[in-house]
Parts: sequence; C-alpha cells; structure tokens
Amino acid sequence: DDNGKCALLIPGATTSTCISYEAINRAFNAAKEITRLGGPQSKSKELSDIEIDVLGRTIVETSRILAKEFKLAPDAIHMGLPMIDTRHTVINQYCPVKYQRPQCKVQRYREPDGMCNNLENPHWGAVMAPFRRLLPPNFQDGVSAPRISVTGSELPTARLVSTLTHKDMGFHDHAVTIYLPAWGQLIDHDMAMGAESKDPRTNSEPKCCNVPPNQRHQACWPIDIPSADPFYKLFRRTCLDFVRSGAGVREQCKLGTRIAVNTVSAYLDASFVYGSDLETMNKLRVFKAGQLKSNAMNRHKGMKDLLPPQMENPDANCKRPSKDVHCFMAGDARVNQQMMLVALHTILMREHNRIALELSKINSHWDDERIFQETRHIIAAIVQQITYNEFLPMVLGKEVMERYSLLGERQGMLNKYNSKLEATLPTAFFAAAFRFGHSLIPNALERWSTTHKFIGSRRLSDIINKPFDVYTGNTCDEYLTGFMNQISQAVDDSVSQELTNHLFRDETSGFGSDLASLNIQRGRDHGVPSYNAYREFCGLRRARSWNDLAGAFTNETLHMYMQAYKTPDDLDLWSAGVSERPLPGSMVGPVFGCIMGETFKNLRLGDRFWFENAGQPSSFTQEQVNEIRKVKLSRVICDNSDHIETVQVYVMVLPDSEINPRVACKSGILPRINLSKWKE
Ligand code: HEM
Ligand SMILES: [Ca+2]
Repeated sequence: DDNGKCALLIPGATTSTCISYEAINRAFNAAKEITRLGGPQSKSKELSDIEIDVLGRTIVETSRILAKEFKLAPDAIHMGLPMIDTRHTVINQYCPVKYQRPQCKVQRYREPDGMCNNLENPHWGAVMAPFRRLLPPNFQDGVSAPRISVTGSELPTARLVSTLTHKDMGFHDHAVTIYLPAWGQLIDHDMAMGAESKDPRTNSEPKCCNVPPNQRHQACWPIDIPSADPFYKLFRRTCLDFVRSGAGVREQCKLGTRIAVNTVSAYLDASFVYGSDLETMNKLRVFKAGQLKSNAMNRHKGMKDLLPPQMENPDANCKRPSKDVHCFMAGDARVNQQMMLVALHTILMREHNRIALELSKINSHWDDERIFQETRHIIAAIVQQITYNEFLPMVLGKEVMERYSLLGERQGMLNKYNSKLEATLPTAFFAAAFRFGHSLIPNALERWSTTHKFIGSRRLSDIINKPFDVYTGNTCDEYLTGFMNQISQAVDDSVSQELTNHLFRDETSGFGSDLASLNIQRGRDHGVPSYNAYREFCGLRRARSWNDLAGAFTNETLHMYMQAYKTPDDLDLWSAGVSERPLPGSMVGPVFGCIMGETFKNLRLGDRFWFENAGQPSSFTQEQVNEIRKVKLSRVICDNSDHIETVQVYVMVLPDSEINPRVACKSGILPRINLSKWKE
C-alpha cells in the first residue's frame, strides 16, 4: 500500500514538504465533486472533447487543492507536481489508455496524428499533446487563473489595448504578396488548432455576453469593452464573447498547471490536406488509385476538380445561402474561412491527385494504399520545402535563419535528426508569435485575370465562411492570380478593421468580433508571460522602464502602451510582438523572430520523417530528395490551376524583372518534380 508514502518530496530551507499519495487521492476526490467528473469509465473508451475538458479541469483542481494545502510556490506547481507518478493514485482509474505510452512500430509513413514520430517520447508533436512552455506559465494563482498586472491591479482590458495600439493604418509591405500570409495561415493550420470549450447542451462554443453572469458556462471569460470604444459604442456593446480553451490532459494524467492541447499534429506533415486522425483521412479518400475525393462538376468545361462538399454538419463554419449549396471539405475544419485558405487547399488536393495519378502509371503494380501513402509523403515534403525555402526566409531573414539552423541544404541529405528536440509547439508560438500573420491581412481580397489584370475585390468580412464564389466561372484561378499581384500589409501594430471590428460579422448587426482582442485574451487564457519576460528569454535586455523600450517600438506605439499599461512588465506578447521594429532583412522583430526560430528549428531537426533525413524507413533516396528540392509554390500553382500561364518565380514576392521575373509556366525555369525517380 503506497498511501502513506511521499509521492513528492519538496526540499525547503528548514523542512521538506512531503506530499503523500493519500493527500493526492483526497484532493482528487474533492476536485471531482467540484467539476462533477463521473465515476471511472472503461479505460479504452475514446473521450469526447467535453469529457477531456472535465478530466483536465479535475486534474487542475486537484493541483490547486494540493498547492493550497502544501503552500506550493508556482515553480513547485509547474515543475514539481508533474513529477508525481499518478499510476499509484486513484487518478489512474480515470486515465484513458490514450494517455498511456503506446507501443510504437517503426514504419515508412507517418501516423495521421503524429504519434510515434519520436520513438522515445511518442506523444511529442502528436494530437492531444499539451503545448510546451518556453517559460514557466504566468497564472495569477499559479495554477490556472489568468495573470494580472505585476502591480496587483487588473490588466487593461484586451479591447482597450486593441483600440489604442492596433488601429487600421493600412501600411503596405514593400515586396510581399498575399501568398505569404496565405501560406502562413495554411501551415498554421498544419501545425496548430487549440481545443474549444464546448457546451454539453449544444456541443458547440457557449455564448457568454448575453447570458447573466451566474448562468454562464464555466469557461466564459468575456472581454469588457470600454464605454468610450470608438466603434462598439455605436452599437452600445459592452462585452465581447470569449471562451477559454478547453483544459487538456498530460500523459498519464499527471498533475500541474492548466494546460491546453493541440488537436492537430504539430509536424509539417500536410495534415491540413489529410486530417489528423484516421477517420478523417478515410473520409477524404476514394480508395482507388490513391486519389482524394473531389468535385468533378466543372470537368465538362475542361476545368479541374474542386474540393468535395461538406455534407456532414453542412453548417459548421459555413454560412450557406440555401440548403442546396455546400461548403468544402478538407483535412482541416477551418478550410472555408476565406478564399486564401480555400484556394490553397484546392491546389494541394489537386497536386495530390496529380502526383498519385502519375505514380500509378509509373508503378502500375502499386495498390491504392501504397500510391496514397507515398503521395501523402511527397506532399508533406513539398510543404516542408516551400515553408523553409520560400516562406521562412522572407519572414525571418537570413540571420535568424542561420542562427536557428533553418537554411536549406543544397546537396546531400540533412542528417541532423535529433530525438532530443521536441517538435510540440510552444504555447507562446501558437497563442502569440505565429499570429503575426493577422497584421498582414488586407481589407479585401482581389481577383485578377490570368493575364494579370485587376478584376475586382471582395471585402474580407463579406466572404468569411462563404467560399461559394469558387463554384463559378474562373474564380479560383482569379484568386490564385490575385494573390500574386496583391501586396500584403506589413507586420506592424496596424490590423485591418475587417478583423478588429467586423470579424465574423453577421448580416444584421453591423459589427463583428475583434481578432486583436481575441489574440491578447487568448495569451492570458494560456498563461503566456509578458513580452518583457520573452525579451529576457530571447537574450535581450529586460526593460526596467518605458525608456528602455524606445528602440523596440516607434514613438507612437510606445506612447500608446504607456497609456494602456501601468508598467512594461505587463505588455501582452502578441501585441508587443507584432509592434516591434523588424530586424534588418526580416519582417518581424527580435522576440517573434526568436520564438519562431526556436519552433521551426525543432519542427525540422526534431521530425524523424523530415524529407531530407537519411537512414530511416521513411527516407527518400538522394535522387528523390533532389527532385523535391526543385519544387516551388509557383510550380504547384502552374500545375494545378486551370488557365494560369505566367507566374513570378517566387510568388510570395512581387514580380521584379531582374530578381523575380514573371515567367511562363511552360518554360524550363520552373522545373517540375520528376516522378520517374520513384519507379520501382
Ligand atoms: C483572413 C485571415 C485570417 C482570419 C480571419 C483569422 C482568424 C483567426 C481566428 C478567429 C483565430 C482564433 C482566435 C482565438 O479565438 O484565439 C485564429 C487563430 C490563429 N491564427 Fe488566424 N486568421 C487569419 C489569418 C492568419 C494568418 C495569415 C496567420 C499566420 C501567418 C494566422 C495564424 C493563426 C494562428 C497560429 C492561430 C492559432 C491557431 C490555433 O492554434 O487555434 N492566421 N485566426
Ligand atoms: Ca501537421
């Protein structure tokens, strides 16, 4: 019987603290009452999102009770409690097999959920793995309550920071096209999706603002709108809906601070094309010749297929004009958000089917499964190649690329796989740094003809969750051409009003939500420490006074921050991160550069299936790697659009007759991946 034994011994200055298994059992049983966790269920049962949230919150409550009883410091909660072996406690009876260590098989193809990529730590980077921490979390109570000001008062409401600092100024970048944010969002959806808290009654996100406080869902944490708000006061709004992310569960249901889990595989494995679980993947497959499902309605016009219709839950993330019109289905549920996503999802689905068809001709003895999986393996490689060779160099610049070993190899294999590097995303990356893209979004998306003439544009808030234009005429091509002609906004404090006042606006109200406020609140929700803490993490000087930040921001921005916050120690990471002066040759400043550099380093060197790794069952041959290295996004667009004939070599940058010429798709300047190297 372990009951009286110390589960954890925390050394102190005079005496040590012993937390016994008995104390943990007692705390868990008390926590269960608070969260109304039911009795233990079969351990092999798949938990629903709601059940995971309840279990996660019960573990957080258990930690809170122990922290109070044993007067634990934040460090002991964050570092100490997760060391307790919960298998010797009652928690074990509640912990589903899914959170136990699986037996991994070494295979050629990735698991859909990213499991067993790292053989020593199979959960790393996988679905349901908790986001990792670059810094200990900052929770007011050390366990789960959002942080407050270091002065002890409240932080400014997120909406105040948004209206003061993130006004719509509309400054353009000097060279970057819409393909850069489009690709950024696409790979964001490859890497990250937080778990929503759900209302058990509706199985969707609860509403908070129009519900009396005592009847609100426990995860409601709406944002106060100041009465002088320049926009919402026109509508007499005082409250913005916000729901805290669902609580996650650690491997073996270990104790500790509140965590959140990723619901997609963090690896760059094209999970947005295929889904992050087997069920979704199977729904997307034809099970013939390695093909993905598609919509052939335009074939009679000699045009390529569209994404298949979303028939199950047809109204999820989709505002349909009538019951016979459908949104699109892809590996990621956010595909219908707007045309940047729909267009890129469409050409990657087509690229899959194009490659699969060719492979089936080259290797006529391969069955459906082999063709499908090998094509999926190649598509993931193409996503990695474009990300590290076209996207990251523009975003981060050469110096940051070098510092984090992100530069592509020209020859040979990579051979730097390091099983000690965890590819799981840091909280600061998904809740703040990689949302830098929200600053790049223009007010409207433009359509251009395939001969590069402007046709028209649609206001962003008019097309959100309404991708239906893509069904008609040449719209898909026109957006694909528009994105290479339309210039992006700069990464700066300015954010489009389409996002800060009109996000998800419905037909009748005239106002929507505010993405800048959501980003700020989301950071606090997840215990992300302040910008100043990350300055120190990133090797910069911690600001002691506002003066110390004179070099970091423009005078105007700094001035606004001084109005909003009491001290530089309170600055929210997303807000200050987008507002930083960029590093030379980079779109982002030193703190976002460092958080992204750190993350993308582990996504490359910590991915056992990385396309340039040698010596693994998943490895491509050197000849095949050389073919993948030839791929550019411009080639993928050429091959998978209907009528586009000319593109600039690097589509994420405006054309320039000398350094980025516009060339014919047919010309040899844009080589195609030669699949004969896959002949067996
Ligand atoms: C029209 C364009 C876009 C819209 C409407 C949009 C909207 C949103 C919304 C509503 C969220 C969830 C906010 C929350 O409740 O926390 C979100 C999250 C996020 N966005 Fe965007 N976004 C856009 C473009 C981008 C771009 C260009 C990037 C990156 C380059 C990006 C990166 C992210 C990331 C990393 C998250 C967190 C995802 C997660 O893990 O859940 N977004 N976005
Ligand atoms: Ca992924």
